[in-house]
Amino acid sequence: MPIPPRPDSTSNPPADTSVITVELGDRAYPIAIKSGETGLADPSGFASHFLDAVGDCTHAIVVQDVAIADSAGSMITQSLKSSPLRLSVIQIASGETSKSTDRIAQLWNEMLDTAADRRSVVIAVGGGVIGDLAGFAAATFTRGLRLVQVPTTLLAMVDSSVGGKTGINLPGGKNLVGSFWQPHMVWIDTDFLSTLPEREYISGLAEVIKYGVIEDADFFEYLEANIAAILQREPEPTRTAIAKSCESKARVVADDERETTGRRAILNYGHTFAHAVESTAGYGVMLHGEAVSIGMQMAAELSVSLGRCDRELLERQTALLAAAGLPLTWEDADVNDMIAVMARDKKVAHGKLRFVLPDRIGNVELVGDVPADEVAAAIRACR
Ligand SMILES: O=C(O)C(=O)C[C@@H](O)[C@H](O)[C@H](O)COP(=O)(O)O
Repeated sequence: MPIPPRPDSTSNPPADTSVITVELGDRAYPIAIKSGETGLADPSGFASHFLDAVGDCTHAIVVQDVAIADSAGSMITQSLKSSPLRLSVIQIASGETSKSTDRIAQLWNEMLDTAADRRSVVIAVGGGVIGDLAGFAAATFTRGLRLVQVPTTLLAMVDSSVGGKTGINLPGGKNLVGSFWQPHMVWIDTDFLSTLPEREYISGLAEVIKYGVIEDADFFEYLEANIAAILQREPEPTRTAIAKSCESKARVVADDERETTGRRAILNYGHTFAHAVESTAGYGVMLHGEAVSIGMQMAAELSVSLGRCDRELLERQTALLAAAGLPLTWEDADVNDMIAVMARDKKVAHGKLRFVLPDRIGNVELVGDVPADEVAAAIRACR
């Protein structure tokens, strides 16, 4: 690996910033959560923390969603203008369709045009699409550049920016080409949420609720009690929801970074169905979190019908997802098309589908040998 050891970047966070460390030995990194009131008006917190985290870089390539170029993107570039780094900016169109083979090829060439080399650092500023695409570009350009994730959507803050999964879609399936490439830092500024469209914000809540179901029953109860305040984006409960989600993800990733033991697969709860929903609906028609919400409902239905959990679990999950304003059903679901897509899921082993299924709130298991007619029934139950 061409990248030098990471400096200790967790020792001196700015006063309004808390830090969660993803414990990965010599590739450990901080998730810095800034929730001070200064926010966009005080970008300096980013630059100093960033320089501590990335070490001896000489060039920063900001890869940003064009939709936030004048807000978060501009805050990051302004912040870096006083640094010694040469700065380049690359714009990416919003939406899932940017996670394509065409766009990654174009991005590699745009990076070449900036004269990127191994002392360049890629800064991904945007939602999950930008993080996955820019992260994959960082992982592959000259066999690996340093990466910093600056998520600007709730979904990216609580999920996709953490844990090092990067990649693009193929027409035949979501995230089928990619790599594990851990960032040097994740910088979460909760102020970015103030301008996030409502639909995007709600979409992110699906991944937040997921953590409660898969490994933290207390957090699930907290969400049940506070979902209205979180929907209103009240600072304290929103910050707690983000921090708890990141702690949960950091724990799971530290246990099984590359999804080899099966532990990390729990983060895929609802995703086997969700990816099939997104891919058969057409990328970008449904937001990822919306598909995850429907996928979690299908997975819980499946678990109930297999006798793995009580109907009460499904009812509590349904109530919380509904209270968050998330969709629970998809009337256009085509059972055969979805099952065909699911056959290419990355959890398939020896040609057999495996599903992450709950047995109680706060615990899920990876289950193989699920009869196809039960899967079909779970999809139908959510139409
Ligand atoms: O980080 C993980 O591991 C996850 O599974 C988190 C998921 O929420 C996320 O959508 C992930 O990108 C899905 O990965 P995939 O490999 O199943 O496509």
